[in-house]
Amino acid sequence: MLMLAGIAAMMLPTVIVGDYMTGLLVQALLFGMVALLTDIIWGYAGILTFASAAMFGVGAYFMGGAFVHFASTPGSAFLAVIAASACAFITSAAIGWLAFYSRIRVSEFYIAIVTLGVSVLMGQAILYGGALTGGSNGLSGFATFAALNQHWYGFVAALFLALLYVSTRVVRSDYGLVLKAIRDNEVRCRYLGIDTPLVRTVVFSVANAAIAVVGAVYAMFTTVVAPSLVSMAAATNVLIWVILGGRGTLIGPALAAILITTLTPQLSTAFPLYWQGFLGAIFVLIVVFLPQGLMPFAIERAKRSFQSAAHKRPVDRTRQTAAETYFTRTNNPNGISNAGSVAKLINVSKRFGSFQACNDVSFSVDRGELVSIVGPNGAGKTSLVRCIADGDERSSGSVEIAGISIGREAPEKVVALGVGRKFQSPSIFGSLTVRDCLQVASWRGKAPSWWRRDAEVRLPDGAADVVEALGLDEVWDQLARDISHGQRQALELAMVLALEPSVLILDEPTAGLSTAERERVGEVLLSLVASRRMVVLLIEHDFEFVKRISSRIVVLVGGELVADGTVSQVANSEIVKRAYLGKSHEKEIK
Ligand SMILES: Nc1ncnc2c1ncn2[C@@H]1O[C@H](COP(=O)(O)OP(=O)(O)OP(=O)(O)O)[C@@H](O)[C@H]1O
Repeated sequence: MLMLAGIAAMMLPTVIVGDYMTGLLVQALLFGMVALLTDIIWGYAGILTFASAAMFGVGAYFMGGAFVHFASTPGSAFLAVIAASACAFITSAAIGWLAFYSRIRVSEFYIAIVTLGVSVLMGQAILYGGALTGGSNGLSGFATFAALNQHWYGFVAALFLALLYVSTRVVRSDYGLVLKAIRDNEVRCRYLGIDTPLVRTVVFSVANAAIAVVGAVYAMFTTVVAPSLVSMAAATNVLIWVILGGRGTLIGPALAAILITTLTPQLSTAFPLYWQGFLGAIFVLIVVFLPQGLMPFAIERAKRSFQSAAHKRPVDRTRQTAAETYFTRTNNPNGISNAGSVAKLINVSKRFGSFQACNDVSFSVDRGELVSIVGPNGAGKTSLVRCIADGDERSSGSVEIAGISIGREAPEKVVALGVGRKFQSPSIFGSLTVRDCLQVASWRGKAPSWWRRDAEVRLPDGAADVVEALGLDEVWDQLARDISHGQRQALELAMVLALEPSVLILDEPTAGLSTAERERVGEVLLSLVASRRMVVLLIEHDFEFVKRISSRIVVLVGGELVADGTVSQVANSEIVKRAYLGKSHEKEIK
Protein backbone atom coordinates (compact mmCIF):
# COMPACT_ATOMS: atom_id res chain seq x y z
CA MET A 1 0.00 0.00 0.00
CA LEU A 2 2.73 2.39 1.04
CA MET A 3 4.64 1.55 -2.11
CA LEU A 4 1.57 2.25 -4.29
CA ALA A 5 0.98 5.54 -2.48
CA GLY A 6 4.64 6.40 -3.05
CA ILE A 7 4.40 5.66 -6.77
CA ALA A 8 1.18 7.67 -6.99
CA ALA A 9 2.88 10.60 -5.26
CA MET A 10 5.89 10.29 -7.53
CA MET A 11 3.62 10.23 -10.61
CA LEU A 12 2.30 13.72 -9.76
CA PRO A 13 5.08 15.65 -11.53
CA THR A 14 4.34 13.88 -14.81
CA VAL A 15 0.84 15.34 -14.77
CA ILE A 16 2.24 18.83 -14.36
CA VAL A 17 5.34 18.75 -16.55
CA GLY A 18 5.46 17.91 -20.26
CA ASP A 19 6.73 14.85 -22.06
CA TYR A 20 10.30 16.12 -22.37
CA MET A 21 10.57 16.83 -18.66
CA THR A 22 9.07 13.44 -17.82
CA GLY A 23 11.79 11.80 -19.93
CA LEU A 24 14.39 13.84 -18.10
CA LEU A 25 12.92 12.76 -14.75
CA VAL A 26 13.23 9.11 -15.81
CA GLN A 27 16.96 9.63 -16.40
CA ALA A 28 17.25 11.60 -13.16
CA LEU A 29 15.69 8.75 -11.17
CA LEU A 30 18.05 6.25 -12.80
CA PHE A 31 21.04 8.42 -11.87
CA GLY A 32 19.51 8.79 -8.40
CA MET A 33 19.66 5.00 -8.05
CA VAL A 34 23.31 4.98 -9.13
CA ALA A 35 24.09 7.65 -6.51
CA LEU A 36 22.22 5.70 -3.81
CA LEU A 37 24.05 2.45 -4.61
CA THR A 38 27.39 4.27 -4.70
CA ASP A 39 26.55 5.69 -1.28
CA ILE A 40 26.12 2.14 0.03
CA ILE A 41 29.59 1.29 -1.33
CA TRP A 42 31.33 4.46 -0.18
CA GLY A 43 29.18 5.83 2.63
CA TYR A 44 28.54 2.49 4.35
CA ALA A 45 31.20 0.00 3.24
CA GLY A 46 33.83 2.77 3.18
CA ILE A 47 35.13 1.93 -0.31
CA LEU A 48 35.92 5.03 -2.34
CA THR A 49 34.93 3.84 -5.81
CA PHE A 50 35.41 5.40 -9.22
CA ALA A 51 33.86 2.34 -10.86
CA SER A 52 30.14 3.22 -10.60
CA ALA A 53 29.98 4.90 -14.02
CA ALA A 54 31.86 1.96 -15.57
CA MET A 55 29.42 -0.55 -14.04
CA PHE A 56 26.51 1.57 -15.29
CA GLY A 57 28.17 1.54 -18.74
CA VAL A 58 28.55 -2.26 -18.60
CA GLY A 59 24.79 -2.60 -18.08
CA ALA A 60 23.97 -0.07 -20.81
CA TYR A 61 26.34 -1.66 -23.34
CA PHE A 62 25.15 -5.21 -22.63
CA MET A 63 21.56 -4.09 -23.23
CA GLY A 64 22.42 -1.94 -26.28
CA GLY A 65 24.56 -4.77 -27.69
CA ALA A 66 21.82 -7.35 -27.14
CA PHE A 67 19.24 -5.17 -28.89
CA VAL A 68 21.56 -4.21 -31.79
CA HIS A 69 23.19 -7.59 -32.41
CA PHE A 70 20.35 -9.95 -31.42
CA ALA A 71 16.74 -8.85 -30.99
CA SER A 72 14.74 -6.31 -29.01
CA THR A 73 12.72 -8.89 -27.17
CA PRO A 74 11.98 -9.39 -23.47
CA GLY A 75 14.08 -12.57 -23.64
CA SER A 76 17.22 -10.83 -24.90
CA ALA A 77 16.62 -7.95 -22.45
CA PHE A 78 16.45 -10.48 -19.59
CA LEU A 79 19.62 -12.23 -20.73
CA ALA A 80 21.40 -8.87 -21.10
CA VAL A 81 20.46 -7.93 -17.52
CA ILE A 82 21.73 -11.27 -16.20
CA ALA A 83 24.97 -11.06 -18.21
CA ALA A 84 25.59 -7.41 -17.26
CA SER A 85 25.01 -7.96 -13.55
CA ALA A 86 27.16 -11.11 -13.58
CA CYS A 87 29.96 -9.23 -15.36
CA ALA A 88 29.77 -6.33 -12.87
CA PHE A 89 29.63 -8.76 -9.92
CA ILE A 90 32.63 -10.80 -11.07
CA THR A 91 34.72 -7.72 -11.90
CA SER A 92 33.91 -6.21 -8.50
CA ALA A 93 34.67 -9.45 -6.68
CA ALA A 94 38.04 -9.53 -8.49
CA ILE A 95 38.73 -5.93 -7.39
CA GLY A 96 37.72 -6.87 -3.83
CA TRP A 97 40.00 -9.90 -3.89
CA LEU A 98 42.89 -7.84 -5.23
CA ALA A 99 42.34 -5.14 -2.61
CA PHE A 100 41.60 -7.22 0.47
CA TYR A 101 42.79 -10.79 0.01
CA SER A 102 45.59 -11.22 -2.52
CA ARG A 103 49.21 -11.53 -1.51
CA ILE A 104 49.72 -8.18 -3.24
CA ARG A 105 47.48 -6.70 -0.50
CA VAL A 106 46.70 -3.42 -2.19
CA SER A 107 46.40 -0.93 0.65
CA GLU A 108 43.05 0.45 1.69
CA PHE A 109 43.64 3.77 0.00
CA TYR A 110 44.64 2.23 -3.30
CA ILE A 111 41.33 0.50 -3.87
CA ALA A 112 40.22 3.90 -5.20
CA ILE A 113 43.09 3.78 -7.68
CA VAL A 114 42.25 0.18 -8.64
CA THR A 115 38.63 1.12 -9.36
CA LEU A 116 39.90 4.09 -11.37
CA GLY A 117 42.20 1.81 -13.38
CA VAL A 118 39.39 -0.69 -14.02
CA SER A 119 37.11 2.16 -15.18
CA VAL A 120 39.75 3.40 -17.62
CA LEU A 121 40.26 -0.16 -18.92
CA MET A 122 36.52 -0.60 -19.43
CA GLY A 123 36.32 2.77 -21.17
CA GLN A 124 39.12 1.76 -23.53
CA ALA A 125 37.54 -1.63 -24.21
CA ILE A 126 34.30 0.12 -25.16
CA LEU A 127 36.07 2.73 -27.29
CA TYR A 128 38.05 0.13 -29.23
CA GLY A 129 35.35 -2.53 -29.27
CA GLY A 130 34.71 -2.07 -33.02
CA ALA A 131 31.27 -3.01 -34.32
CA LEU A 132 30.45 -4.76 -31.05
CA THR A 133 30.40 -1.51 -29.06
CA GLY A 134 30.12 0.99 -31.92
CA GLY A 135 33.50 2.57 -31.08
CA SER A 136 33.44 6.31 -30.43
CA ASN A 137 29.89 6.60 -31.84
CA GLY A 138 28.47 4.08 -29.38
CA LEU A 139 25.24 2.23 -30.16
CA SER A 140 22.06 4.12 -30.98
CA GLY A 141 18.71 4.02 -32.66
CA PHE A 142 17.98 0.41 -31.76
CA ALA A 143 14.42 -0.73 -31.37
CA THR A 144 13.14 -0.94 -27.79
CA PHE A 145 9.83 -1.50 -26.05
CA ALA A 146 7.27 1.02 -27.25
CA ALA A 147 6.08 2.89 -24.17
CA LEU A 148 5.16 6.46 -23.34
CA ASN A 149 7.57 8.44 -21.20
CA GLN A 150 4.92 8.45 -18.52
CA HIS A 151 4.88 4.65 -18.45
CA TRP A 152 8.65 4.54 -18.27
CA TYR A 153 8.45 7.01 -15.44
CA GLY A 154 5.99 4.81 -13.54
CA PHE A 155 8.23 1.77 -14.01
CA VAL A 156 11.43 3.58 -12.99
CA ALA A 157 9.72 5.31 -10.03
CA ALA A 158 8.61 1.88 -8.77
CA LEU A 159 12.20 0.60 -9.17
CA PHE A 160 13.53 3.65 -7.32
CA LEU A 161 11.13 3.25 -4.40
CA ALA A 162 11.82 -0.49 -4.21
CA LEU A 163 15.56 0.15 -4.15
CA LEU A 164 15.15 2.86 -1.52
CA TYR A 165 13.01 0.57 0.63
CA VAL A 166 15.37 -2.42 0.36
CA SER A 167 18.49 -0.29 0.94
CA THR A 168 16.95 1.42 3.96
CA ARG A 169 15.97 -1.95 5.45
CA VAL A 170 19.46 -3.31 4.86
CA VAL A 171 21.31 -0.34 6.37
CA ARG A 172 18.98 -0.41 9.40
CA SER A 173 19.40 -4.16 9.84
CA ASP A 174 22.02 -5.96 11.91
CA TYR A 175 24.12 -6.14 8.76
CA GLY A 176 23.85 -2.36 8.34
CA LEU A 177 25.12 -1.99 11.90
CA VAL A 178 28.14 -4.08 10.98
CA LEU A 179 28.72 -1.86 7.93
CA LYS A 180 28.65 1.24 10.12
CA ALA A 181 31.03 -0.43 12.57
CA ILE A 182 33.44 -1.29 9.73
CA ARG A 183 33.27 2.28 8.45
CA ASP A 184 34.07 3.53 11.95
CA ASN A 185 36.85 1.16 12.96
CA GLU A 186 37.71 -1.74 10.70
CA VAL A 187 40.56 -2.95 12.90
CA ARG A 188 38.28 -3.36 15.92
CA CYS A 189 35.78 -5.25 13.73
CA ARG A 190 38.48 -7.71 12.69
CA TYR A 191 39.44 -8.22 16.34
CA LEU A 192 35.77 -8.95 17.06
CA GLY A 193 35.94 -11.81 14.56
CA ILE A 194 34.15 -10.03 11.71
CA ASP A 195 35.50 -11.00 8.29
CA THR A 196 35.56 -7.40 7.05
CA PRO A 197 37.21 -8.14 3.68
CA LEU A 198 34.38 -10.55 2.89
CA VAL A 199 31.67 -8.13 4.04
CA ARG A 200 33.12 -5.28 1.99
CA THR A 201 33.69 -7.40 -1.11
CA VAL A 202 30.10 -8.70 -0.99
CA VAL A 203 28.62 -5.21 -0.59
CA PHE A 204 30.83 -3.83 -3.37
CA SER A 205 29.94 -6.66 -5.76
CA VAL A 206 26.19 -6.71 -5.08
CA ALA A 207 25.85 -2.92 -5.32
CA ASN A 208 27.83 -2.82 -8.58
CA ALA A 209 25.71 -5.62 -10.05
CA ALA A 210 22.64 -3.52 -9.19
CA ILE A 211 24.23 -0.46 -10.84
CA ALA A 212 24.72 -2.53 -14.02
CA VAL A 213 20.99 -3.39 -13.96
CA VAL A 214 20.18 0.33 -13.71
CA GLY A 215 22.49 0.94 -16.71
CA ALA A 216 20.62 -1.71 -18.69
CA VAL A 217 17.28 0.01 -17.96
CA TYR A 218 18.85 3.31 -19.02
CA ALA A 219 19.81 1.82 -22.42
CA MET A 220 16.31 0.42 -22.92
CA PHE A 221 14.82 3.81 -22.21
CA THR A 222 17.19 6.14 -24.09
CA THR A 223 18.15 3.78 -26.97
CA VAL A 224 21.54 5.50 -26.95
CA VAL A 225 24.70 4.25 -25.31
CA ALA A 226 27.89 6.22 -25.79
CA PRO A 227 31.46 6.07 -24.40
CA SER A 228 30.73 9.25 -22.42
CA LEU A 229 28.74 7.05 -19.99
CA VAL A 230 31.99 5.49 -18.76
CA SER A 231 34.16 8.62 -18.99
CA MET A 232 36.14 10.10 -16.12
CA ALA A 233 33.66 12.98 -16.03
CA ALA A 234 30.80 10.53 -15.46
CA ALA A 235 32.80 8.70 -12.75
CA THR A 236 33.50 11.99 -10.97
CA ASN A 237 29.88 13.17 -11.29
CA VAL A 238 28.67 10.18 -9.29
CA LEU A 239 31.06 11.02 -6.46
CA ILE A 240 29.97 14.66 -6.57
CA TRP A 241 26.33 13.60 -6.13
CA VAL A 242 27.29 11.51 -3.10
CA ILE A 243 29.39 14.26 -1.52
CA LEU A 244 26.75 16.94 -2.10
CA GLY A 245 23.89 14.79 -0.82
CA GLY A 246 25.85 13.49 2.15
CA ARG A 247 27.68 10.21 2.53
CA GLY A 248 25.85 7.55 4.48
CA THR A 249 22.36 9.03 4.09
CA LEU A 250 21.08 7.08 1.02
CA ILE A 251 18.37 9.54 0.07
CA GLY A 252 20.74 12.56 0.12
CA PRO A 253 22.94 11.42 -2.80
CA ALA A 254 19.85 10.25 -4.73
CA LEU A 255 18.20 13.66 -4.33
CA ALA A 256 21.41 15.44 -5.33
CA ALA A 257 21.63 13.34 -8.51
CA ILE A 258 17.96 13.94 -9.35
CA LEU A 259 18.21 17.68 -8.72
CA ILE A 260 21.40 18.22 -10.70
CA THR A 261 20.22 16.06 -13.63
CA THR A 262 16.89 17.86 -13.95
CA LEU A 263 18.34 21.35 -13.52
CA THR A 264 21.34 20.93 -15.81
CA PRO A 265 19.57 21.31 -19.23
CA GLN A 266 17.64 24.43 -18.15
CA LEU A 267 20.48 26.17 -16.41
CA SER A 268 23.09 25.24 -19.01
CA THR A 269 20.82 26.78 -21.69
CA ALA A 270 20.06 29.89 -19.62
CA PHE A 271 23.64 30.39 -18.43
CA PRO A 272 25.85 28.52 -20.90
CA LEU A 273 29.02 30.24 -19.72
CA TYR A 274 28.44 30.20 -15.98
CA TRP A 275 26.49 27.03 -15.16
CA GLN A 276 29.46 24.67 -14.81
CA GLY A 277 31.38 27.26 -12.82
CA PHE A 278 28.35 27.85 -10.60
CA LEU A 279 28.03 24.10 -9.92
CA GLY A 280 31.76 23.90 -9.21
CA ALA A 281 31.52 26.82 -6.76
CA ILE A 282 28.59 25.19 -4.91
CA PHE A 283 30.56 21.95 -4.72
CA VAL A 284 33.62 23.70 -3.25
CA LEU A 285 31.48 25.65 -0.76
CA ILE A 286 29.73 22.50 0.45
CA VAL A 287 32.97 20.56 0.77
CA VAL A 288 34.52 23.43 2.77
CA PHE A 289 31.58 24.46 4.95
CA LEU A 290 29.41 21.31 5.08
CA PRO A 291 31.86 18.43 4.62
CA GLN A 292 29.19 15.95 5.71
CA GLY A 293 26.96 17.05 2.78
CA LEU A 294 23.56 18.74 2.61
CA MET A 295 21.36 15.95 3.93
CA PRO A 296 23.22 15.36 7.23
CA PHE A 297 23.21 19.15 7.75
CA ALA A 298 19.43 19.29 7.24
CA ILE A 299 18.91 16.25 9.50
CA GLU A 300 21.15 17.75 12.21
CA ARG A 301 19.19 21.02 12.11
CA ALA A 302 15.87 19.20 12.30
CA LYS A 303 17.14 17.09 15.22
CA ARG A 304 18.33 20.16 17.09
CA SER A 305 15.02 21.95 16.79
CA PHE A 306 13.25 18.74 17.84
CA GLN A 307 15.57 18.33 20.83
CA SER A 308 15.12 21.92 21.96
CA ALA A 309 11.36 21.37 21.81
CA ALA A 310 11.73 18.09 23.70
CA HIS A 311 13.95 19.83 26.25
CA LYS A 312 11.01 21.82 27.46
CA ARG A 313 9.08 18.66 28.29
CA PRO A 314 9.63 17.04 31.72
CA VAL A 315 12.12 14.17 31.67
CA ASP A 316 10.50 10.74 31.60
CA ARG A 317 12.24 9.02 34.53
CA THR A 318 10.66 5.66 33.75
CA ARG A 319 12.92 5.40 30.69
CA GLN A 320 16.05 5.72 32.80
CA THR A 321 16.05 2.14 33.95
CA ALA A 322 19.00 -0.10 34.55
CA ALA A 323 20.72 -1.69 31.56
CA GLU A 324 19.41 -5.07 32.68
CA THR A 325 16.17 -4.18 30.98
CA TYR A 326 18.10 -3.73 27.74
CA PHE A 327 20.41 -6.75 27.66
CA THR A 328 20.04 -10.35 28.64
CA ARG A 329 22.75 -12.50 30.12
CA THR A 330 23.89 -15.56 28.22
CA ASN A 331 26.13 -18.32 29.36
CA ASN A 332 27.71 -20.15 26.45
CA PRO A 333 31.28 -20.93 27.39
CA ASN A 334 33.03 -21.45 24.10
CA GLY A 335 34.57 -24.77 24.94
CA ILE A 336 38.09 -24.02 26.08
CA SER A 337 40.40 -26.92 25.30
CA ASN A 338 41.25 -29.28 28.12
CA ALA A 339 44.87 -29.22 27.04
CA GLY A 340 47.14 -27.88 29.76
CA SER A 341 48.57 -24.89 27.92
CA VAL A 342 46.00 -22.62 26.39
CA ALA A 343 48.53 -20.15 25.01
CA LYS A 344 52.04 -21.19 24.00
CA LEU A 345 54.73 -18.96 22.52
CA ILE A 346 57.75 -20.67 20.99
CA ASN A 347 60.78 -18.53 20.09
CA VAL A 348 58.61 -15.61 19.02
CA SER A 349 60.56 -12.74 17.45
CA LYS A 350 59.38 -9.47 16.00
CA ARG A 351 61.55 -7.19 13.88
CA PHE A 352 60.76 -3.76 12.49
CA GLY A 353 63.35 -3.57 9.70
CA SER A 354 66.68 -4.08 11.43
CA PHE A 355 65.22 -3.25 14.88
CA GLN A 356 64.48 -6.27 17.06
CA ALA A 357 61.40 -5.49 19.19
CA CYS A 358 61.04 -9.07 20.57
CA ASN A 359 63.73 -11.71 20.53
CA ASP A 360 63.11 -15.45 20.88
CA VAL A 361 60.42 -15.14 23.54
CA SER A 362 59.03 -18.47 24.77
CA PHE A 363 56.55 -19.17 27.55
CA SER A 364 53.21 -20.87 27.95
CA VAL A 365 50.12 -20.08 29.99
CA ASP A 366 47.74 -22.61 31.50
CA ARG A 367 44.02 -22.40 32.06
CA GLY A 368 43.03 -20.21 34.98
CA GLU A 369 46.26 -18.20 35.00
CA LEU A 370 46.44 -14.43 35.03
CA VAL A 371 49.86 -13.59 33.66
CA SER A 372 51.08 -10.01 33.71
CA ILE A 373 53.64 -8.94 31.13
CA VAL A 374 55.67 -6.10 32.58
CA GLY A 375 58.73 -4.15 31.56
CA PRO A 376 59.91 -0.59 30.90
CA ASN A 377 58.57 1.52 28.04
CA GLY A 378 59.62 0.14 24.68
CA ALA A 379 60.39 -3.32 26.11
CA GLY A 380 58.31 -5.00 23.38
CA LYS A 381 55.20 -5.90 25.42
CA THR A 382 52.65 -4.61 22.90
CA SER A 383 54.65 -6.04 19.99
CA LEU A 384 54.55 -9.44 21.70
CA VAL A 385 50.80 -9.52 22.28
CA ARG A 386 50.22 -8.38 18.71
CA CYS A 387 52.05 -11.54 17.65
CA ILE A 388 49.55 -13.60 19.65
CA ALA A 389 46.45 -11.94 18.21
CA ASP A 390 47.49 -11.69 14.55
CA GLY A 391 49.33 -14.46 12.71
CA ASP A 392 50.88 -12.02 10.30
CA GLU A 393 52.65 -9.99 12.98
CA ARG A 394 55.54 -12.17 14.11
CA SER A 395 58.80 -12.35 12.15
CA SER A 396 59.64 -15.87 13.33
CA GLY A 397 58.67 -18.48 15.90
CA SER A 398 55.20 -19.87 16.47
CA VAL A 399 52.13 -19.30 18.61
CA GLU A 400 49.65 -21.99 19.63
CA ILE A 401 46.21 -21.51 21.10
CA ALA A 402 44.83 -24.64 22.77
CA GLY A 403 47.32 -26.73 20.81
CA ILE A 404 46.45 -25.18 17.42
CA SER A 405 49.08 -23.06 15.65
CA ILE A 406 47.72 -19.66 14.57
CA GLY A 407 49.98 -19.86 11.51
CA ARG A 408 49.69 -16.67 9.46
CA GLU A 409 45.97 -16.27 10.11
CA ALA A 410 44.34 -12.82 10.14
CA PRO A 411 42.97 -11.46 13.46
CA GLU A 412 39.36 -12.48 12.70
CA LYS A 413 40.51 -16.10 12.32
CA VAL A 414 42.61 -15.95 15.50
CA VAL A 415 39.52 -14.65 17.34
CA ALA A 416 37.74 -17.82 16.23
CA LEU A 417 40.45 -19.80 18.07
CA GLY A 418 39.44 -17.99 21.26
CA VAL A 419 41.73 -14.94 21.45
CA GLY A 420 40.28 -11.56 22.43
CA ARG A 421 42.45 -8.44 22.44
CA LYS A 422 41.92 -5.09 24.12
CA PHE A 423 44.09 -2.35 22.69
CA GLN A 424 46.24 0.15 24.56
CA SER A 425 44.01 3.10 23.56
CA PRO A 426 40.31 2.27 23.62
CA SER A 427 39.31 0.94 20.20
CA ILE A 428 35.54 1.31 19.88
CA PHE A 429 32.94 2.52 17.35
CA GLY A 430 32.63 6.25 17.97
CA SER A 431 29.50 6.89 15.92
CA LEU A 432 27.57 3.97 17.45
CA THR A 433 25.84 4.01 20.81
CA VAL A 434 27.24 1.99 23.71
CA ARG A 435 24.39 -0.46 23.15
CA ASP A 436 25.19 -0.89 19.45
CA CYS A 437 28.92 -1.34 20.12
CA LEU A 438 28.07 -4.17 22.51
CA GLN A 439 25.56 -5.64 20.10
CA VAL A 440 28.15 -5.84 17.29
CA ALA A 441 30.56 -7.51 19.72
CA SER A 442 27.93 -9.94 20.97
CA TRP A 443 27.47 -11.60 17.56
CA ARG A 444 30.87 -13.28 17.92
CA GLY A 445 31.47 -13.75 14.21
CA LYS A 446 27.96 -15.09 13.50
CA ALA A 447 26.32 -13.81 10.31
CA PRO A 448 24.02 -10.91 11.21
CA SER A 449 20.65 -10.53 9.50
CA TRP A 450 20.43 -8.49 6.27
CA TRP A 451 16.83 -7.61 6.92
CA ARG A 452 16.03 -7.34 10.61
CA ARG A 453 17.38 -5.52 13.63
CA ASP A 454 17.79 -7.59 16.77
CA ALA A 455 16.07 -5.73 19.60
CA GLU A 456 17.97 -7.60 22.28
CA VAL A 457 21.63 -7.46 23.30
CA ARG A 458 22.81 -10.80 24.67
CA LEU A 459 25.89 -10.48 26.85
CA PRO A 460 27.81 -13.23 28.60
CA ASP A 461 28.39 -12.81 32.33
CA GLY A 462 31.87 -11.27 32.08
CA ALA A 463 30.74 -8.50 29.72
CA ALA A 464 27.52 -7.93 31.68
CA ASP A 465 29.54 -7.62 34.91
CA VAL A 466 31.77 -4.94 33.36
CA VAL A 467 28.72 -3.06 32.04
CA GLU A 468 27.19 -2.93 35.50
CA ALA A 469 30.33 -2.54 37.58
CA LEU A 470 31.72 0.32 35.50
CA GLY A 471 28.45 2.16 34.89
CA LEU A 472 28.05 1.60 31.16
CA ASP A 473 24.33 1.10 31.76
CA GLU A 474 24.14 4.79 32.64
CA VAL A 475 25.40 5.79 29.19
CA TRP A 476 23.66 2.95 27.33
CA ASP A 477 22.16 5.14 24.59
CA GLN A 478 25.00 7.64 24.29
CA LEU A 479 27.36 7.71 21.33
CA ALA A 480 30.61 5.98 22.22
CA ARG A 481 32.61 9.03 21.17
CA ASP A 482 30.75 11.16 23.74
CA ILE A 483 31.49 9.05 26.84
CA SER A 484 34.49 9.58 29.13
CA HIS A 485 37.91 7.97 28.57
CA GLY A 486 37.39 5.60 31.49
CA GLN A 487 33.99 4.56 30.15
CA ARG A 488 35.54 3.94 26.72
CA GLN A 489 38.13 1.69 28.36
CA ALA A 490 35.31 -0.16 30.09
CA LEU A 491 33.30 -0.38 26.87
CA GLU A 492 36.17 -1.92 24.94
CA LEU A 493 36.79 -4.37 27.76
CA ALA A 494 33.11 -5.37 27.76
CA MET A 495 33.16 -5.72 23.96
CA VAL A 496 36.14 -8.07 24.11
CA LEU A 497 34.56 -10.05 26.96
CA ALA A 498 31.39 -10.38 24.87
CA LEU A 499 33.47 -12.67 22.63
CA GLU A 500 33.88 -15.06 25.56
CA PRO A 501 37.57 -15.51 24.76
CA SER A 502 39.59 -18.35 26.21
CA VAL A 503 42.68 -16.12 26.02
CA LEU A 504 42.06 -12.52 26.98
CA ILE A 505 44.79 -10.03 26.07
CA LEU A 506 44.56 -6.70 27.87
CA ASP A 507 46.95 -3.88 27.03
CA GLU A 508 46.84 -1.41 29.92
CA PRO A 509 43.09 -1.81 30.55
CA THR A 510 43.02 0.38 33.63
CA ALA A 511 44.79 3.44 32.17
CA GLY A 512 42.55 6.43 32.81
CA LEU A 513 40.37 4.65 35.37
CA SER A 514 39.90 5.83 38.94
CA THR A 515 41.25 3.72 41.82
CA ALA A 516 37.77 2.41 42.58
CA GLU A 517 37.20 1.49 38.93
CA ARG A 518 40.59 -0.27 38.85
CA GLU A 519 39.57 -2.35 41.82
CA ARG A 520 36.33 -3.33 40.13
CA VAL A 521 38.14 -4.31 36.90
CA GLY A 522 40.55 -6.37 39.00
CA GLU A 523 37.64 -8.14 40.70
CA VAL A 524 35.95 -8.92 37.37
CA LEU A 525 39.19 -10.32 35.95
CA LEU A 526 39.85 -12.47 38.99
CA SER A 527 36.33 -13.83 38.92
CA LEU A 528 36.63 -14.67 35.20
CA VAL A 529 39.88 -16.48 35.79
CA ALA A 530 38.41 -18.38 38.73
CA SER A 531 34.99 -19.20 37.34
CA ARG A 532 35.72 -19.60 33.63
CA ARG A 533 39.31 -20.79 33.94
CA MET A 534 40.13 -18.11 31.39
CA VAL A 535 43.70 -17.18 30.48
CA VAL A 536 44.40 -13.48 30.97
CA LEU A 537 47.54 -11.85 29.56
CA LEU A 538 47.79 -8.42 31.08
CA ILE A 539 50.14 -5.58 30.17
CA GLU A 540 50.15 -3.14 33.06
CA HIS A 541 52.47 -0.45 34.42
CA ASP A 542 50.86 -0.22 37.87
CA PHE A 543 53.01 -2.77 39.72
CA GLU A 544 50.84 -2.66 42.84
CA PHE A 545 47.82 -3.68 40.77
CA VAL A 546 49.89 -6.36 39.03
CA LYS A 547 51.06 -7.78 42.35
CA ARG A 548 47.51 -7.97 43.68
CA ILE A 549 45.89 -9.82 40.82
CA SER A 550 48.58 -11.82 38.97
CA SER A 551 49.21 -15.51 39.35
CA ARG A 552 52.44 -15.12 37.40
CA ILE A 553 54.59 -12.32 36.03
CA VAL A 554 56.66 -12.30 32.85
CA VAL A 555 59.26 -9.56 32.52
CA LEU A 556 60.47 -8.23 29.19
CA VAL A 557 63.46 -5.93 28.82
CA GLY A 558 64.75 -4.83 25.41
CA GLY A 559 62.58 -7.46 23.71
CA GLU A 560 64.10 -10.32 25.79
CA LEU A 561 62.29 -12.34 28.42
CA VAL A 562 64.37 -11.75 31.57
CA ALA A 563 62.15 -13.26 34.24
CA ASP A 564 59.12 -15.53 34.51
CA GLY A 565 57.76 -16.56 37.88
CA THR A 566 55.33 -16.00 40.71
CA VAL A 567 54.73 -12.52 42.09
CA SER A 568 57.16 -13.02 44.99
CA GLN A 569 59.84 -14.58 42.78
CA VAL A 570 59.72 -11.75 40.25
CA ALA A 571 59.33 -8.91 42.73
CA ASN A 572 62.42 -10.10 44.59
CA SER A 573 64.48 -10.83 41.51
CA GLU A 574 67.63 -8.68 41.28
CA ILE A 575 67.53 -8.53 37.50
CA VAL A 576 64.01 -7.17 37.60
CA LYS A 577 64.84 -4.59 40.25
CA ARG A 578 67.77 -3.37 38.19
CA ALA A 579 66.40 -3.59 34.69
CA TYR A 580 62.73 -2.87 35.14
CA LEU A 581 62.17 -0.66 38.12
CA GLY A 582 65.59 0.70 38.94
CA LYS A 583 67.23 0.81 42.39
CA SER A 584 65.03 3.66 43.61
CA HIS A 585 61.96 1.44 43.27
CA GLU A 586 63.24 -1.46 45.29
CA LYS A 587 61.16 -0.39 48.27
CA GLU A 588 58.04 -0.26 46.19
CA ILE A 589 58.50 -3.84 45.05
CA LYS A 590 58.88 -5.13 48.55
N1 LIG B 1 55.42 -0.02 13.80
C1 LIG B 1 56.63 0.11 14.35
N2 LIG B 1 57.70 0.42 13.59
C2 LIG B 1 58.92 0.54 14.12
N3 LIG B 1 59.19 0.37 15.44
C3 LIG B 1 58.17 0.07 16.24
C4 LIG B 1 56.84 -0.08 15.75
N4 LIG B 1 56.03 -0.39 16.79
C5 LIG B 1 56.82 -0.43 17.88
N5 LIG B 1 58.11 -0.16 17.55
C6 LIG B 1 59.23 -0.12 18.45
O1 LIG B 1 59.34 -1.38 19.08
C7 LIG B 1 59.74 -1.22 20.42
C8 LIG B 1 58.77 -1.95 21.30
O2 LIG B 1 57.53 -1.26 21.25
P1 LIG B 1 56.28 -1.76 22.08
O3 LIG B 1 55.16 -0.83 21.81
O4 LIG B 1 56.07 -3.18 21.82
O5 LIG B 1 56.82 -1.55 23.56
P2 LIG B 1 56.01 -1.61 24.93
O6 LIG B 1 56.82 -2.41 25.87
O7 LIG B 1 54.62 -2.03 24.69
O8 LIG B 1 56.07 -0.08 25.35
P3 LIG B 1 55.00 0.79 26.19
O9 LIG B 1 55.01 0.26 27.58
O10 LIG B 1 55.53 2.17 26.12
O11 LIG B 1 53.68 0.62 25.51
C9 LIG B 1 59.80 0.27 20.69
O12 LIG B 1 61.14 0.69 20.64
C10 LIG B 1 59.00 0.87 19.58
O13 LIG B 1 59.51 2.14 19.22
